[in-house]
Amino acid sequence: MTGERLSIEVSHLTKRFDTVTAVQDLSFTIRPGAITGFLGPNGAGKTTTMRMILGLVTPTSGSARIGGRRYRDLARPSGTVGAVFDASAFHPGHTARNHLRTYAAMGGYPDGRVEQVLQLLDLSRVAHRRTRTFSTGMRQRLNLATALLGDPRVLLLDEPGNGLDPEGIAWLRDFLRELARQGRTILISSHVLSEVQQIVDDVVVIRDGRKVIAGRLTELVGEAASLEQLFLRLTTDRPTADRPTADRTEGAR
Ligand SMILES: Nc1ncnc2c1ncn2[C@@H]1O[C@H](COP(=O)(O)OP(=O)(O)OP(=O)(O)O)[C@@H](O)[C@H]1O
Repeated sequence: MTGERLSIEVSHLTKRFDTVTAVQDLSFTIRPGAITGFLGPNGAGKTTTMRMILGLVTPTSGSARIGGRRYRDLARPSGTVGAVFDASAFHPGHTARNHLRTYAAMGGYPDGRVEQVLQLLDLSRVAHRRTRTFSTGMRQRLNLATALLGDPRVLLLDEPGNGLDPEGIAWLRDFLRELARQGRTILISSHVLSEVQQIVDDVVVIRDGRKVIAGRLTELVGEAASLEQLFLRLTTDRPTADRPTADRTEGAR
């Protein structure tokens, strides 16, 4: 295994948009070498948190650090963190190869890297096709290819399993597992729990911008029949304030 092992540390992070508190005093640590699922109902604050980790949204208070540094203080931000947010954000008239070349140019990566990620994601055969002809599975692969252009040690993926069939989910699991085995840090958001259960090692569950639970999936689900049951119990039973917060993530605060 080579390469840096970088944790993501979120510490007392809060974000208010006018009257809406999207994220409130949120703290957790994401360890390298594992896949962590970032879970919560619609509007829980997942995207806002991920955007704060990437420095795209300024926190009202608190901090998010990658390997001890804020995103903007990283020496090679796009080479350290690969992120994908919107699965449909491709220009429909661009080919997959042109899409990747545009992003490679922005990141300062050579065109040869485009061919490498096309191969890695098994997209070489369709690289000449316009992205409007792509299936959901191909779009998700192209998303991953885009995120991997800079060979980042940290990956932030918003709903990477969205729309994938069981075969696609199995492929995604194996692909992300290999990246985690290389010591990379992988955070994936999702609300499709049956999918997540097959893919992740750790979970962080939030609701109304606050942490509900965090820890190793096997330990947490051991107390419930399934991740889905645990999730429903934790996110719908009672108001968050009444509920004790468990946290068993290694090094989590
Ligand atoms: N730019 C913004 N201005 C005002 N409110 C915002 C803004 N961005 C997010 N919010 C609000 O913050 C809350 C959290 O939103 P966020 O998108 O982070 O949740 P999420 O967990 O990613 O949801 P989903 O699963 O639906 O994508 C929501 O109430 C949302 O309406």
